[in-house]
Amino acid sequence: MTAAVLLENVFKFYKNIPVVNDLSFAIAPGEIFALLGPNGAGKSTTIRMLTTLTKPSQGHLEVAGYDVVKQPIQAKQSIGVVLQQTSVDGDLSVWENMELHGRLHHIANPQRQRLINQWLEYVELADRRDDLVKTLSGGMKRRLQIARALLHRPQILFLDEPTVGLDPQTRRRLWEIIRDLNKQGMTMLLTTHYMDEVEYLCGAFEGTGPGRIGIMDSGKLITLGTLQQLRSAHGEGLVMKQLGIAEAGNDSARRWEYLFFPSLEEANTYLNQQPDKTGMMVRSSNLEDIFVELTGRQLD
Ligand SMILES: Nc1ncnc2c1ncn2[C@@H]1O[C@H](COP(=O)(O)OP(=O)(O)OP(=O)(O)O)[C@@H](O)[C@H]1O
Repeated sequence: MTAAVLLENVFKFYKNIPVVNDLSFAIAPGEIFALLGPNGAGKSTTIRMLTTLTKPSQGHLEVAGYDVVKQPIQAKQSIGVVLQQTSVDGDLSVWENMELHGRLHHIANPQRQRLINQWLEYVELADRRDDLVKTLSGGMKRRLQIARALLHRPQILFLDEPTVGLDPQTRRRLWEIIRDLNKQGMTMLLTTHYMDEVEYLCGAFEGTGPGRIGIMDSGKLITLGTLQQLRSAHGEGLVMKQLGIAEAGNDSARRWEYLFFPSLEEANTYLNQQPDKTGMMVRSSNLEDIFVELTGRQLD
C-alpha cells in the first residue's frame, strides 16, 4: 500500500544548521499523526516541505504517492493545508475566500457552489457567508481555513498548530472537526506543542484506531508510536523525586528526578519501600514526562 505521507532521510539546512535532521517516517492512508515538540523543533519546516512551500536540502518526500519536489502540482492537488498564520483574506467575505480558492483549483460550477455550501455548513459558518473575514473571531477564521482547505477534496490534511491562541471551547470544537474528518477516512498530519491536544486527537475512538505520535526535538525524531506504545516503552508508572539545590545545581528546570516503572503499581511499591518519602510523589506517566526523560528539558 502506498503511504499517504513519506519522508526518507530528509534534511533542511538554514545557514548550514540542520533545522530538520535526517527525518524518516511514513503515514498510512486514513491515519492521524501528530508531530509534537517544543518551539523551534522543526515541525513547521517539516510541514512546509511536505506542502511544497519550501524545498528540502536533501532527502525524499512524497504525499499521496507524488514526489513533492518533482511533482508539486499533483502533490498540491492531493493535500489541504491549514497553516499557523491565518492565511484567509480579511478584506474579502467568507464566501469570496471560498470562491477564490475554488477557482484557483479549477472547480467548475455548479459543483463549486455546492461544495462551498457543503463545507461552510460543515464548519457552521453558512450564516456568516456574506461577512468580511476580518469581522470573524479567531476560531471562526480557523474553521474557515479548514473549510477552504477541504474544498478541492484533498486526501490528506496538514494542520500546523491548529488551535494556538484559541479558547478551550473553540479548541474542543476544532478537535471534534479533526476527529470527524479522520473518521471519514481523511489522513491527517498535525503539529502541536500541546500534550492534551495529542492525547485527545491520537486517542482511540469508536470507528478509528489510535493515532501515532512523533516527538521531535532539535530537528530530529526522537521517538514514534501510539500513546500506549510510548508509555509502555518508557514506563507507565512514575516516581518523581525532588532534588535539592546541591543536586539540581543551576538548572532550575531540572528540579525533579524521574524514575520510570513498568506499571503504576510497581512505582507505588517502590515508593512504599522508601524509608524517607519526603519530596517524592507517584503518578501515571504522560507524554510530557517521556519528553523530559528523552531530552532533559520541558516541552516549552
Ligand atoms: N526561513 C528561515 N530562515 C532561517 N531559519 C529558519 C527559517 N524557518 C525556520 N527557521 C529556523 O528553523 C528552526 C525550526 O523552526 P520551525 O518553525 O520549523 O520549528 P517548530 O517546531 O515549528 O516551532 P514553532 O512551534 O515555534 O513553529 C528554528 O530554529 C527556526 O528559527
